[in-house]
Amino acid sequence: MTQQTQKRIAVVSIFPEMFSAISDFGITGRAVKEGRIAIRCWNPREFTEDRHRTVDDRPYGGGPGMVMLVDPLRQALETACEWAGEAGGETRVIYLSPQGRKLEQAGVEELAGVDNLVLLAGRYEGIDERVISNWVDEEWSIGDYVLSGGELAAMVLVDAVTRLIPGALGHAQSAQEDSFAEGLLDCPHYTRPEVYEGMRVPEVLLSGNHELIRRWRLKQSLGRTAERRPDLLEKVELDAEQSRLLAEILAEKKQ
Ligand SMILES: CC(C)(C)c1cccc(C(=O)NCC2(NC(=O)c3cccc4nocc34)CCCC2)c1
Repeated sequence: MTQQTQKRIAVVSIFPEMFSAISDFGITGRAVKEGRIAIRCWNPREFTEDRHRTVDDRPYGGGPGMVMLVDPLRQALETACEWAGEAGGETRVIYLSPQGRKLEQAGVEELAGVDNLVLLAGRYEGIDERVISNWVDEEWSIGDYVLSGGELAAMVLVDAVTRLIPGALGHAQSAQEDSFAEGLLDCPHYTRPEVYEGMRVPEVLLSGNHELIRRWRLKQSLGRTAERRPDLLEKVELDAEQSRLLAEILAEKKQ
């Protein structure tokens, strides 16, 4: 492991087994193996005192569904914070929630700068508000759709943040990362075979002319971003070459 401190990521969830999806696979799995991050889960059910290990109850004021009880969550959060804080530096408690700040790459970069994270995933209709007002620092949302729990959102956040840890991407991907980081949509990708059921790979990619290939890819990214996500294009500072290529592709689209 190269960097000095290890980023500790504590998770509070009633489904801890779900998190093997990030701890056991891919770039996040390797980051755990290489000690760049440590992921540890606490289940509020371990902090209940009743025979049925109850973590939820009916909502005051009536209404459908159940609400997660404050005490098991509070105890799990405090235990998780203690572990996360042992690594030193700042620890931030985040509740993944539809009411949260929308997670986009700029926010991911902010969170990557926090030493340790405690991620709280809700289930049922949500959690007792007193958990949020007393033990949560920030609420973040991965998007505007109804989910069954916050666990997948927590894993999305961990994946995006882990990719920004120096060395986590290894050599192969870091070049790719630059293009993603520019904020443009990706260009088309091709690999063998050169012809598949009569469908050919664009000649330029077979030309070996790396400058032409770079320009083709940039033009494709610009064109796709203009076509499919003009909102993203608004956020990107285009340099002279990019502006020219975009003008070219828009003129071609008009023909
Ligand atoms: C957004 C909108 C459609 C308007 C809406 C309004 C009201 C509730 C819900 C909803 O999904 N409630 C259920 C829960 N959702 C999430 O945890 C969750 C959902 C989405 C993005 C997230 N990012 O992090 C956690 C997220 C909350 C408690 C258990 C799961 C969704």
